[in-house]
Amino acid sequence: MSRVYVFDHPLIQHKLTFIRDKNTGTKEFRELVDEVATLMGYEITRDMPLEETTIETPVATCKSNVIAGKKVGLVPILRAGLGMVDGLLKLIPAAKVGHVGLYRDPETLQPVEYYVKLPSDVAERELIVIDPMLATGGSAVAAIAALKKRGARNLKLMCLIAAPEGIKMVQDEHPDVDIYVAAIDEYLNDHGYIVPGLGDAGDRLYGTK
Ligand SMILES: O=P(O)(O)OC[C@H]1O[C@H](OP(=O)(O)OP(=O)(O)O)[C@H](O)[C@@H]1O
Ligand SMILES: O=c1cc[nH]c(=O)[nH]1
Ligand SMILES: [Mg+2]
Repeated sequence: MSRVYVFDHPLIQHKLTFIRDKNTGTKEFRELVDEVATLMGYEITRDMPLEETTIETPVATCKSNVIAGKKVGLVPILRAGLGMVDGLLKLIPAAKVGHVGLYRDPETLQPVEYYVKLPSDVAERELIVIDPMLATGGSAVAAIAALKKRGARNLKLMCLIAAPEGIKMVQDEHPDVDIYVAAIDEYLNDHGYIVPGLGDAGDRLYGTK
């Protein structure tokens, strides 16, 4: 069974409140999602291994730590996942970025895949799959399956808001993938929207409603 981590840092929770607020406009929404992605990136990289190197300071020679050359890949689920990419790249600028294009059919709530483009060395990378919303879980499960089909073995899932239903589906289908979120909300409504949630993440990011 995979683990679920809720990032309860006060700055993340504060910004999430304004992301949820229906009176927050597109520009501010996009900026806040970007900022929260950076803050979540700080937390999700906590287990990155370090290795010792030797440097010269202006005063003396010393041993000091650097990130041990672990390769990271970011994989946003299009479209809404794109809103969290730059925030993570600020912390992990060398990460390669793959893309999985999926939309959720509004009638059936089933994910429809329309695009996959990944770094060629996907099997050697630790991949962070990114999507603001984990609702039924169908999109995340399909995206992770698409990555595993292409050789990915080491995956994490990072979302802003998850519904209990989505967490359960990911844990059932991909028990090897830990889940990192800023909040776990109450339930899904009849249209598959997270309650209270934030509405449609893609539409709020890109002003398409
Ligand atoms: O867990 P699920 O029930 O699958 O729902 C979550 C998915 O729905 C949203 O994408 P959407 O289909 O609206 O596409 P978009 O990002 O292009 O707006 C969201 O960004 C997730 O990808
Ligand atoms: O609440 C939800 C559910 C799916 N997709 C969204 O953007 N929001
Ligand atoms: Mg959408």
